[in-house]
Amino acid sequence: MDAAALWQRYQDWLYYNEGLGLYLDISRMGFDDAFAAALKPKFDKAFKDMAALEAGAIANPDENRMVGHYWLRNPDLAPTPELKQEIVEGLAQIERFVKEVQNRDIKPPFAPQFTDIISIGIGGSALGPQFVAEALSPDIPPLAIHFIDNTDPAGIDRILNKIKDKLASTLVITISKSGGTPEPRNGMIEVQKAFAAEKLDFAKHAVAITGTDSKLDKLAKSEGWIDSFPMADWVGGRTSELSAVGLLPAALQGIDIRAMLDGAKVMDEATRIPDIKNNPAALLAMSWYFACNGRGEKDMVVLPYKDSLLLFSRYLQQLVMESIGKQEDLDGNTVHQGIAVYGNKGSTDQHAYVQQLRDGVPNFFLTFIEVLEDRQGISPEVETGVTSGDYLSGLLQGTRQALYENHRDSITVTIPQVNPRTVGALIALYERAVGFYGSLVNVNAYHQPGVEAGKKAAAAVLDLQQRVLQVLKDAEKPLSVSEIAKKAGKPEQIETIYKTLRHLAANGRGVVLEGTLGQPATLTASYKQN
Ligand SMILES: O=P(O)(O)OC[C@H]1O[C@H](O)[C@H](O)[C@@H](O)[C@@H]1O
Repeated sequence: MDAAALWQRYQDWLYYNEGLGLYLDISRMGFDDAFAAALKPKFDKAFKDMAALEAGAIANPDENRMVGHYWLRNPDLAPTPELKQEIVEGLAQIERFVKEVQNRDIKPPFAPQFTDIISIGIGGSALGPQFVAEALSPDIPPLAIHFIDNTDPAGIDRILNKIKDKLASTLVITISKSGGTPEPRNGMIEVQKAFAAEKLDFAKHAVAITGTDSKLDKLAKSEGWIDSFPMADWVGGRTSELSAVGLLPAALQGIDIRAMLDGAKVMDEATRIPDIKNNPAALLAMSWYFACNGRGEKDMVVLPYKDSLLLFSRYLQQLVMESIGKQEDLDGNTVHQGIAVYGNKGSTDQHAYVQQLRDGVPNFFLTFIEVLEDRQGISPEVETGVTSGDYLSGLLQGTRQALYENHRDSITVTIPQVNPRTVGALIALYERAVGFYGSLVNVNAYHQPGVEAGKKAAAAVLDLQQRVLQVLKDAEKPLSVSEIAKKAGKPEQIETIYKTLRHLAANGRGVVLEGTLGQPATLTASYKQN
């Protein structure tokens, strides 16, 4: 396409949202008008599905649940007065709590005020808060946040060592929608023990964000934690950033949560318009459908050219992949859908893997996130007439062009500034695009049945570990791995048993291995009480 035609195409497809100052450019995706026209019937259905979802339909049929994250930013949309009340009261509870922490009406027993937060949660109960903290937390926040988002003992130590001297002024927020996920439970127990070791009353430092009457909610209430913030059944983990999950930690860091909600609301309004060309989420979903051939054939690389948006791709990874990555469609056909998402930031990644994107296997499409404002205030020049920000902008444009010349498609989302409104809007934009895309490819975008398989298998491994330890404790002499497997009644699990023994031996858990480590068949194991 010559320069004039390309410029025309750019203008023809450019979307601009006046209220947000947000642009979306899909001109460098290789679809044509016929493609867009052919998708119209699918989009008509997607718009209808979305309207029904917003009106309170059971949009997550497998779990028999409504999907209500859009109501969070406009409670008037909630399908019943009770639900509206729940949302309004939820926000009021958050704001009340934050005010009381700021006023020191809520304060720790042995310090004048809270200075730090440990946020414990995983998946949807971590990724949004992490993304928003990185994007929006002030350089010197009123409360500094630290995340425990795994059951890695060394990772937990790292956080605890970092704030060892500040435990007395640390607020612990444990976030788990189900209230039963093992990783945050383990993190919470370890943090609780760290408080006990310092003779601090954990309950006076702890709040929960969880489903009403979940295990965690019951624990928080029975132990007298400071507060428990309810998480609605109709908000999925990966779309919970604008519920208490994201709003409470954000507000405690001094982030304007009303502005985040407002940005999302404006975007929700824009993405409610049932016309592809005037709906940025539909334009995104259409572009994904084109790139992926409706079958996940290409990966989505997300490159924000702004350090503070570093975690956006990680956040989107869950939002997109857990929503779209499905074995079956809504009619029960095996489809193995999905779109892989990765990325960090530009221009940093240009000095890493962008080489492959330009020249290597063309199995991706790129999304540039551009921020117009370089920094607050005037930039110094690094060369005559040129600032660091000019470089960043030039590198983005140059990469977009170099990729296009080599037939690599890209989308560009441009925001005026990274602020609570635009971050709220970006979250809402992608939530809606994922919902539309789910409809286009006919999958339930709101459940995650595949995650359960790994969880069940992990529980079985821990069960087996108990049996193995019992076998060793009962044994009178060292046993080979196959003898242990037999005695545990699980000969078919010999490899898992071997790996469990190796792990226990490496961690001072009483298991002693003898033999040649690289040759499992030569090994014997015994148990020695520590
Ligand atoms: O918030 P929780 O119930 O602890 O769940 C945390 C995460 O774990 C699960 O495995 C799901 O796959 C995620 O969608 C969820 O966000």
